[in-house]
Amino acid sequence: MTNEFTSSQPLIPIAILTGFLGSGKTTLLNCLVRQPAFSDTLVIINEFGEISLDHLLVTQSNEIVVTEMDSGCICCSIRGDLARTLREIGWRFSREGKRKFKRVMIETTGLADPAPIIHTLMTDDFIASRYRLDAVITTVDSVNGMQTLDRHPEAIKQVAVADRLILTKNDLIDETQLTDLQHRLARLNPTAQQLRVLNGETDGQALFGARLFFLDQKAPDVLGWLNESAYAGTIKQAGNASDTFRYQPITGKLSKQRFQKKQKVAQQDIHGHDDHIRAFSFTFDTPIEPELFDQWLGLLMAFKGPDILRVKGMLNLKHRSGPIIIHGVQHIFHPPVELAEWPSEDHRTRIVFITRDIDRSVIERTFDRFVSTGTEAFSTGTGV
Ligand SMILES: Nc1nc2c(ncn2[C@@H]2O[C@H](COP(=O)(O)OP(=O)(O)OP(=O)(O)O)[C@@H](O)[C@H]2O)c(=O)[nH]1
Repeated sequence: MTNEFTSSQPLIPIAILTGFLGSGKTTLLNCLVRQPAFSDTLVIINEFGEISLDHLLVTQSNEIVVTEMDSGCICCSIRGDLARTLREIGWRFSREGKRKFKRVMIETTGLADPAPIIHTLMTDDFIASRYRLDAVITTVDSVNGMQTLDRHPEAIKQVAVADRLILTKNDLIDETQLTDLQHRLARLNPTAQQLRVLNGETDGQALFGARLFFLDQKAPDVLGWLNESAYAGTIKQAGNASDTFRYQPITGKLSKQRFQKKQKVAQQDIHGHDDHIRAFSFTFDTPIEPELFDQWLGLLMAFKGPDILRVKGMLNLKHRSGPIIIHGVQHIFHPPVELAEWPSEDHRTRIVFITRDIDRSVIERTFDRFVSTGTEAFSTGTGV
């Protein structure tokens, strides 16, 4: 059996398609697979039968979460089924030594937590050396979206980790309702691009290419990606969590550390989910000692990781000429990336957060203690 991957090949982009039950994932996929531009995209689905099998590149991967990590934590679990599928498709979908697909789209079940999928892509050595997470695409049912967000914490998490939010069934509600939903989504995830889509009709090409790290272009739009000015609100929701920390530090000195902290499963307040989510940003004026930053983020993730839904940052670290880009979903972080140059004259550290039940003041206080050692303060910021 030959392996159709080689290390010299560019990493294969993967898009995760998630969204609550009945929110229009399959309808979207059915439209996408008919587009010529999608012909080189391998689709991994949960169940055959829902999607048109006219598309040649479809395979199945049942969502069986393996919870054999030290902590038994769902969020940290490896999706063994998915890992196996991603290992196999290289040779299963190839002919005469040539791989038949250039991209992958994974459709999750409506109740799926995207975190274990993201974790699988980043922590499995084989997969991480061949694939790159390109975009998390979340469908939101415009008719039932408000109610779903009220009742289901997992739906809010699907929104919070999204790069693209696809609003479906817009034909069934009026403009005012749709605008209200869009505002709510923007508060939950200020930087996710929102697209209104009718009966799944959208440009498949436009759905890929959302993540800064993995764009092949020479000058990535880091300011657009960070979009800190969008973090002007406060959003909320109750959640569920019990987790382990796994943060990959910049200096590497903490790489073997595992922080574990059992956390109580939060009460799910059916009527007040949004009240628990915060979206905010802060900046720091002077270069930061990398080790101090690692310690701060490491401890923050150890104690609060399950409730830090998303972090994006551009850091000015001492001894580095370009900005360091960090990006995490809960306590799972991409390896930090150093850009060749700053995107503008502004060389301040900028970090944006979407959290659950963590106030901006907590982040600031701990940052101040570890990183600025009490001599410097946060300069600006919006949010709570
Ligand atoms: N009116 C209208 N109906 C839509 C639209 N998009 C999807 N639907 C319908 O919504 C229903 C659910 O859509 P699906 O695509 O099956 O949703 P799903 O997210 O795959 O559902 P699960 O797999 O059960 O989670 C279907 O009957 C679709 O035809 C739309 O834009 N407008």
